[in-house]
Amino acid sequence: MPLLLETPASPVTLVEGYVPVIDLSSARGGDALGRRNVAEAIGTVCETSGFLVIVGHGVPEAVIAEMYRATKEFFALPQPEKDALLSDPADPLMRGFGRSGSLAASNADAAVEHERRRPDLSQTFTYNRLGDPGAVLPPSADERLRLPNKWPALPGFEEAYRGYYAAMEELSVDIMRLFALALGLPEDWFDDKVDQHMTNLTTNYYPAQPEPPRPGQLRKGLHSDWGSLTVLYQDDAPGGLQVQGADGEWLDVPVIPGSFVINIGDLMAIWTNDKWVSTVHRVVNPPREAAHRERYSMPFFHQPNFDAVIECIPTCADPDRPARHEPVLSGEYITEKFRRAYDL
Ligand SMILES: O=C(O)CCC(=O)C(=O)O
Ligand SMILES: [Fe+2]
Repeated sequence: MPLLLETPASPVTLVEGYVPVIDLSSARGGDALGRRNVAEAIGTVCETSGFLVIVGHGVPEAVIAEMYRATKEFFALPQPEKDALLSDPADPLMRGFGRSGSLAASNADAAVEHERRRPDLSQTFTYNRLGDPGAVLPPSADERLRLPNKWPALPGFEEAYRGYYAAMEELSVDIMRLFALALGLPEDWFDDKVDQHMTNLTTNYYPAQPEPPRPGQLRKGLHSDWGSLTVLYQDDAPGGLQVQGADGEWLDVPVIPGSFVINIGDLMAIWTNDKWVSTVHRVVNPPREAAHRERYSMPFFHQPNFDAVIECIPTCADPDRPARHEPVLSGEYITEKFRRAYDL
């Protein structure tokens, strides 16, 4: 665990590093100078690792604790009860109890069949607001995006997920506003591109590993995330999240009580013309002496509106750095990634 700096370089950066710890409280308070300072610190990180840990985020501890409790209770159900909520194979967003798959198969350069033969050693549960009545989608969108969510009959479960989702929505919109400031854009630049967002809240359960995994098989294989940003709550069990460093080495992402890990996804890299990086990460297996330990994590995969056109932001191109990517539609990008990862 890195030491807190006595004289931090920036008052908002509490711990320096490839994955620094940044205090959002001065930005969440709304003061313009505070917001600029935090935005600047975040912008610098997004140019190097694209991964940071945030504290002072304002999400009540009780909301997180209740979500974590509900998640543990769900994954502890007997397998047939989880299987009864198995995601519809026609669901492009895999709501409910997830199908087995491989995040590594989603990478652009993946050997897809090879990766699928060594699926991730994890179970998932997913909720997406598009399954709720009244969600707005353009007429061109696949109707199956509206498939209803599946809920276990556990007291408080749906309420916990909805409460946590609402808190994550609010936090993500604010982080997108800080991103806009960091990119020299009007603060509300992203607002109308995420106001009908199609975010998956997916909880990950990593079971104990009584038998050693097969060679090359991980809790989650190496991958980048797909959307605009990920807000992740992780517990401190061994066999955790690692991010790839600038020289290809693997670095543990620090676990700090009450914090969230933020990382940007592929769409933000496309938006910023690769000025910001969607860094590869993975979840490793626990060492054999800790193989009995389970782990849980709760990522909120913030994903812009289905019809948001993701193309180079004007402030991110100049004659020496013309646009590097073809424009993509947010909704098409994520459904293609799901198809690859989960063979949907
Ligand atoms: O479990 C974690 O810490 C991260 C999981 C992850 O990277 C993902 O689900 O995309
Ligand atoms: Fe990820």
